[in-house]
Formats: sequence, C-alpha cells, structure tokens
Amino acid sequence: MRDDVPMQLAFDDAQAIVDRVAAQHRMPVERLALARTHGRILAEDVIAAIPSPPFDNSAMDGFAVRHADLAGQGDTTLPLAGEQFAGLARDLVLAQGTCIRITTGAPMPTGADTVVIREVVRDEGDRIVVPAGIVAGANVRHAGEDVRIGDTVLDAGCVLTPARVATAASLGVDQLSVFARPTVAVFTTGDELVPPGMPLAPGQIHDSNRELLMGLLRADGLEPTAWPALPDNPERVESVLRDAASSFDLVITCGGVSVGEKDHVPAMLVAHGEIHFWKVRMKPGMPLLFGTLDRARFLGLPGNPVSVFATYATLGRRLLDGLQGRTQPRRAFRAQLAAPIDKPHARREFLRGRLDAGADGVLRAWPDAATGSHRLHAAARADALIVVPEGPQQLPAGTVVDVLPY
Ligand SMILES: Nc1nc2c(c(=O)[nH]1)N[C@H]1C(S)=C(S)[C@@H](COP(=O)(O)OP(=O)(O)OC[C@H]3O[C@@H](n4cnc5c(N)ncnc54)[C@H](O)[C@@H]3O)O[C@H]1N2
Ligand code: MOO
Repeated sequence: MRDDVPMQLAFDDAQAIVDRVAAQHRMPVERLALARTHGRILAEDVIAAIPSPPFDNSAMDGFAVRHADLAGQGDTTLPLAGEQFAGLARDLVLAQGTCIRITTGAPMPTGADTVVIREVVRDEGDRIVVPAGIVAGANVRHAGEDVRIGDTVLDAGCVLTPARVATAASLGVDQLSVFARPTVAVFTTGDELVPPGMPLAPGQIHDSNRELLMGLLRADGLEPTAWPALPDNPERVESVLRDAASSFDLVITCGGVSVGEKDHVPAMLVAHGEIHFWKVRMKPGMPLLFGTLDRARFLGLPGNPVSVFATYATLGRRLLDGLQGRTQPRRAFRAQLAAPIDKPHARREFLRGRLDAGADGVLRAWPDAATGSHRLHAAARADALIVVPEGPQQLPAGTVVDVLPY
C-alpha cells in the first residue's frame, strides 16, 4: 500500500475526512413540487412572504363581541347583527352593543375583540345572553402570531419533516429547493455467498449484507440499486466496480477490504481511484475503506454483517448526510448503563444493546453479551449501538454513555 494513504485513523479523524470529502462533493440542488420534498434536505432558507395566521380570526365557534359592551357583573343581552363563517371575509363592522355569529377560523369583524363560545351563551334566536366573567380578547388568534412577514421559517440544511413541508404550504409556498438524492450502487462480494432461497454447499453462507444495506439505505430515503454478489476475482471486481463508479454518486461494497489473499478492493482503488482513508480505530468495522473512484465516492465496508451495520450507521450515514447538505445534527441520546462494560482494547467500540426508558424517566442501555461482528441475530434483537470511548474502559453500571438508537 502507498505510504501516503491515511491508515488506522482515530474515529474522529475519519469522521472529519468524511465531512470534508462530502462538502467537496455536495449534490446539486433541484427545485421540486412540495409533495416530492418530504424527507429531503432543504437547500435554501424559506422566508415568509405572508403572515400566519394571515388575518385576525376566531379560535372557536361562538359570537364575536366588543368586550367593553359586557357588564362587569351579571348577564349582558346582545342583539345578533350578522354572521361571519370561515371563508370569504364579509367586511362586517360590529356595531356597539351587538354581536356577530362566528365560526372557527372566520375573520374577526372590525370592532370585535373577543369571541364568546356558543356553549356558554343562551341563544334566543335574534339575540344572545352572555354570562359574566368573559376574559377580554378570549378566543381570538392574531395575524402573524405564529409567523411574521420576513421570518426565516425553515433553515437550509434541515430535514423536511411533514410539519416543515406543511409550514411551507401554510405560507403559500408550492416548490422548494432541495439537494438531490445521491444514486447508490450496492455490492456484496465473496465466493462463499449464496442468495437466500438457494441451497448451501459446504463452505457457503447466505448473503445477508445485501438486505441489510438495501434496508438501511431505503430507510434513509435513498433508492439504492443492488448487483448480484461479486466473485473474489480481481478482474471482475475491477470492471464491475469501475463501471458502477462511472454512473453512480456512491458505490458501496461489503467484504474484501481486509488483508486476506482475496481482499482485492483496496488495491483496485489504489490503482484506479484514490483512498481517503483505510482502517479506522473502531470496533466493529476496523477495515473500513473510504475513497473516490471515477465520479463516485466509494465506501468499502467490512464483510462481517455487524461491521456493515456499525460502519453504515456511523460514517456511512454521515457521508450521505454530508453529500445531501444536511446541517441539522442527528439527534444525540445519552443513557445510563444498566450493566458494566469491560473493554480491554483501545478502539472506539459500538456495542449492541437494548434501550429501556424506566418509570423513573431514565433511559437505560443494556449491553448485549454477544459482541462478535458475525452475530447478526444479536444485533437484530438489540435496538441501539452503545458508544464506548477510546482506550481501555471499565465502565460500572450507571455510567452515562452515548447511544445511537436504531
Ligand atoms: N489477518 C487479519 N484478518 C482479519 C482482519 C485483520 O485485521 N487481519 N480484520 C478482521 C475484521 S475486524 C473484519 S471486520 C473482517 C473484514 O474482512 P473483509 O471486509 O475483507 O470481509 P470478508 O473477509 O470478505 O468477510 C468477512 C466475514 O463476513 C462474511 N460476509 C462477507 N460478505 C457477506 C455477506 N454479503 N453476507 C453475509 N456475510 C458476509 C464473510 O463470510 C466473512 O465471514 O476481516 C477480519 N480478518
Ligand atoms: O472490525 Mo471487524 O468489524 O471487528 O469484525
């Protein structure tokens, strides 16, 4: 291996390289109809051109009144002077000593400052009787109290959640500028791989990483393309991966990145592309390879299924976030260890475990004893990665640790 290739990096250094490369290769911006923006990363701030609510309106069904007309004590009788329903404003003016029937969302008549809900009045047809104790200004929603003209309501780099897309809609915005989704090609490698549904000969295993990766990518909103498993044949690996790298934004492989005789992927990247780093001081996932091949970023994940999971959930997802211009941080969780952890090695470890929010409101993490990176079932019964920091660690129960729920 060339000696200028960064190798055996600390996790934070690998993450910094992922961030830098992602920023250099940010996806182009596209303008999409609102309905197609869900889950995307916003590329430009959204500034309100109208206020929300756009006009003063009633929060309840009832009667619009002037609070000054109401007696301090005892009932007040007010003749009914008109009706304003939600819809076109009728430009009503509330004359002193009268009331106007109003529905939720209807514009407030000029002069009215309070809405009395229909349940508390005595409705006598052409007049109402209002009891004492009505609060001035009750049940009125004021123009601009949620959003004023010129407010930045959505920041570039945020994830377009349903509430955010709906906020844009409420302000009359029908298109948004978002970052394009990267196209992703997924490869599994290894002569031992057989698809599920086919019988296993001695020495063979079923390809599980393909479903794992496709599922992880789809859950992150991508539309990945998977190839049939690649044999451990350097010419074939080279031609197929170079072909994919000429037309996809990201190529992800798993397997073949360690130091075995059949681990051809790093050599291929050295010969035809560029390695940004190879091997990260993390467990599982140490042999992780990150580079560039043709027009694609290239992620070579280690073959062990839990290594695939841990490297994708940390650095792989971070790369995709960076390529898509996401600046909204992923939500960070902290939990108390429910059992001790004894880690003799120096790498940052991502242990599988279960999270449980107790009746006391404290989030607890139960580490799973099955730590092998081939233990896919153990990862499947867990629901979080527990982050154990660098260096040998003897963490007693009760220690607060970072957790990545999944
Ligand atoms: N001498 C050394 N050996 C190994 C080292 C090392 O540093 N020195 N690292 C170990 C670690 S850690 C890992 S992780 C693995 C990663 O190796 P590769 O990325 O080259 O992966 P493979 O050798 O191809 O496969 C590893 C393991 O995973 C199984 N596998 C592969 N693909 C799939 C798939 N699609 N579905 C299910 N299982 C898969 C494969 O059969 C192997 O058992 O290397 C260690 N060795
Ligand atoms: O880093 Mo390997 O992923 O321990 O199995």
